[in-house]
Amino acid sequence: MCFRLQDREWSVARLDDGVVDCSGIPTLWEPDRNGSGRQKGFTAATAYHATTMVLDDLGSSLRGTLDNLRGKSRISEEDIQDIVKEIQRSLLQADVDVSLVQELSDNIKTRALEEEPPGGTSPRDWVLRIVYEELVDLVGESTELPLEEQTIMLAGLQGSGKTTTAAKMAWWFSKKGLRPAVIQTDTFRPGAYDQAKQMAERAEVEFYGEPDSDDPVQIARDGLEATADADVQIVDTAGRHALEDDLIEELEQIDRTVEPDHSLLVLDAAIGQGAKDQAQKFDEAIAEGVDGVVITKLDGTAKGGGALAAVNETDSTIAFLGAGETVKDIERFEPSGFISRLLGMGDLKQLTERVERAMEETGAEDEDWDPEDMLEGQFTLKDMRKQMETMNKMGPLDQVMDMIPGLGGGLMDQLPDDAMDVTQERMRDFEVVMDSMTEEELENPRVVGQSRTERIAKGSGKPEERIRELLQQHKQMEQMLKQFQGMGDGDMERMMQQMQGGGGGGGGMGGMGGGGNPFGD
Ligand SMILES: Nc1nc2c(ncn2[C@@H]2O[C@H](COP(=O)(O)OP(=O)(O)OP(=O)(O)O)[C@@H](O)[C@H]2O)c(=O)[nH]1
Repeated sequence: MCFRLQDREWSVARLDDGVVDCSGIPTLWEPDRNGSGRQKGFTAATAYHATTMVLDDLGSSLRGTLDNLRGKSRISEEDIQDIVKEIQRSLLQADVDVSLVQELSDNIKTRALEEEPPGGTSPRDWVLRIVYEELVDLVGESTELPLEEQTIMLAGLQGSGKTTTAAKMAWWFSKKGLRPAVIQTDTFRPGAYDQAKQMAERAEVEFYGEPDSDDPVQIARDGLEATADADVQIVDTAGRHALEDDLIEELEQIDRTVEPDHSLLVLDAAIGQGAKDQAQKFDEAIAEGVDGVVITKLDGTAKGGGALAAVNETDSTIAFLGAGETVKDIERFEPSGFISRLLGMGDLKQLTERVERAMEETGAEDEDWDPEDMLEGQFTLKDMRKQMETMNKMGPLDQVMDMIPGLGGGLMDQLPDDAMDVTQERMRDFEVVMDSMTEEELENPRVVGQSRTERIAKGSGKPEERIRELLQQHKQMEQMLKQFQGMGDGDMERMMQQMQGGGGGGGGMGGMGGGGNPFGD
């Protein structure tokens, strides 16, 4: 695939060995390691620019509408209407119940128009904050599950993932240092016993079941006794439809026998409008009511928005998310990540916080250093160092790239395994080299000739080769910034779209982008 930018053609292709060949794209930290004249690997500079672009916006669907707020001193009803419409579209696509979407929209509108932004906050930032807060309110906080002795009962429709979740949760608790046990009471589905036993073995946790019994209430009673030493007793029940009265009655009996501290409703992420009614029936059958929801199969295409109706109906919260068939494919619910998933974006909150923190720590918010200046004025080694420090503080590059919507997963798979290590090692070397340079050299690296190179090499304890690499990288970076100068957001967006869209010769980079692409749509 090729793309053209300011009279210069760059190409990106996937090589036979699975590595991305970014021929001609100036790389910031990684010079050609093969001596083949090709630059390998995606560039840190590109990640940096993608980061700032993402931070600058919430996602492609909201981009245009939010841009309308730039420079405005007041927000009009029309502005809010446009933003709300975009959010509605994403949430409805993610199966969120219409009435919940409506309620969220009303809240955003009312707050954005009636509440006064705190002094110094731009209308655009204020609206973003309201949108985020209301989304957090919609999905709720995570169900409280203190790490202490407790009994948990799982209920839900057939095939929703209860047995799998029981083993996953047991694994999760065991990793937190507790001793869990799984009690299988499903006498309804042939094979449920074997499946539960196998999964418990995989999770390396205690298991109780009675393969020949047809009395789930008795199994529950026996199981609680047999696993009394366990800290967390997880009782799996048979799947049932809310309209099957006899099965609902059976659940009531198990519930009265177990008297669980927590009853969790397990829901398939693909559940749609039926979630509300089902949740209501389960809530009624359980004495203390449903107090948490587990959403499973989030590794599929469904985003799990339908489950929010169940959460709302039972006045509960989300406890866990399941995203895969193995016992380790479980995570505690966390609002910001789930919101990003619903809206089809990367984890923007985490990314935003990381970048803000990094900026603060490196003084990037100081008046005398603004990353934007790099795009306009002269680019010195000091600028390069600031950028390196910022990137370092954001955490490992691969994690940062994973958080950037559209740049995660697929891209990382295509990089050589050690690409990021090499990059970070080199960044550390560069920092040491820069410590041995004078102010004059940092401000104007062109003055560094052979004799200065020898001096810096001695002072830093690094080979002369490393100093030349640093100067070379600086030069390439400077050239690239010149390319970016005068380039509007639209050009940048088009470039990213092309890179993510794949196609064209050489196999493209089809693994990138996907659902989380904020530049496409
Ligand atoms: N991809 C994926 N599959 C899952 C997940 N959770 C469960 N499954 C699969 O979904 C199917 C049903 O899961 P079970 O755990 O047997 O569901 P259940 O609710 O216990 O089923 P019943 O006992 O019949 O009610 C199995 O094939 C699981 O492997 C998940 O998070 N992701």
